[in-house]
Amino acid sequence: MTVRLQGVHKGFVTEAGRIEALRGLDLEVHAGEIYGVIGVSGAGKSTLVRCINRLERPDAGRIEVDGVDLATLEGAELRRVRQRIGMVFQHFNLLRSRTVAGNVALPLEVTGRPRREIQERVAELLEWVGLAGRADSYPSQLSGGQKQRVGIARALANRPDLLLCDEPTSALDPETTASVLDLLRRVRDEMGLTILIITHEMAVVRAICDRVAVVESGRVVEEGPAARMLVEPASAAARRLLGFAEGSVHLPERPAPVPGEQARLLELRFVGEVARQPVITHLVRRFPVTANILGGQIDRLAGAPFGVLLVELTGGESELEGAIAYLREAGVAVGELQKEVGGR
Ligand SMILES: Nc1ncnc2c1ncn2[C@@H]1O[C@H](COP(=O)(O)OP(=O)(O)OP(=O)(O)O)[C@@H](O)[C@H]1O
Repeated sequence: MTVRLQGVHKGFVTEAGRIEALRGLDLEVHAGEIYGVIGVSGAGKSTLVRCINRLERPDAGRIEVDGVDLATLEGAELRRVRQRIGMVFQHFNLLRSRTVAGNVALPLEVTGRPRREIQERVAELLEWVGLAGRADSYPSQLSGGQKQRVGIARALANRPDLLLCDEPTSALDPETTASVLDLLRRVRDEMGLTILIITHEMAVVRAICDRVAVVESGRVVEEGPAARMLVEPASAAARRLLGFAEGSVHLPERPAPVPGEQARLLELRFVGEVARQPVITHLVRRFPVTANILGGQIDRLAGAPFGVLLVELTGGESELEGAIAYLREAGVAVGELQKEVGGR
């Protein structure tokens, strides 16, 4: 299912006055894609999701799913489209009085499926999310990760084409997050759903998103492939959200460079093949500079290695320029940071 938002506006009237939650938001999600929407609290992410499933009606703009403008639909037509959209919530939203099976059955009961069919579908879904043995448990007897698996099974019950996930792993620990993200990836790979996922976690973007939009004050301020965004975000909002060092970093006091030399503090980001290569080793062999690695991590991004290194390069000015140009040519994104020496 494709989703396309054009010029969407949504405001709310509050005691303190009118709040414009969405101010001309544009977005395009392709079929079969896992699309991340990131933004700080209050940016308008939840309102965006609520407009896509028409829990809210936008004040202006178009919201097209598979080319049909949702804003114009009413009654049975709107219900039909909404059935093709599943929702996964941060706090799972399970009914405490119902068993696991009862929770997954709920949307099937609402759409009036026959009892036999409901039983079969629920069993199939619980098997699929790895909870076949827990059908008769109650939500209070499950871990957070298990509750979210029930939430995902429930969202899939009516065989939707689109899954909207609002901070699906924010209430989970890192290990459980990874397994829930694996499950969402399987939902896309094996069932072919399109997934729109709201998150403020870089781990989510890194693990499963194909493309990402950064939302700020009700608008998309940057959009593009997750791999590019994680290496070279263009906007200040994306840099903040994706955990880039802010302008300057505190470092312990160290000897000053010798006269004629300078020290430059660099943040290096690399994705794919270049992350496997000993770029820094090559650099110090080729250029008369020293490299002091101050921190970093090598991770994986959608299966490819992804690294961030904080490095101090010391040497003569032109040698440093040459070394930085060499890094850029090798496919490394180079950001320069200011040093604040001494204690905080
Ligand atoms: N029903 C409502 N009534 C009044 N104001 C609202 C309503 N829903 C959202 N808002 C306001 O709209 C703005 C955007 O809210 P929204 O919940 O969409 O942001 P968000 O990015 O999802 O933030 P969070 O991550 O905190 O949920 C906020 O200023 C919020 O207070």
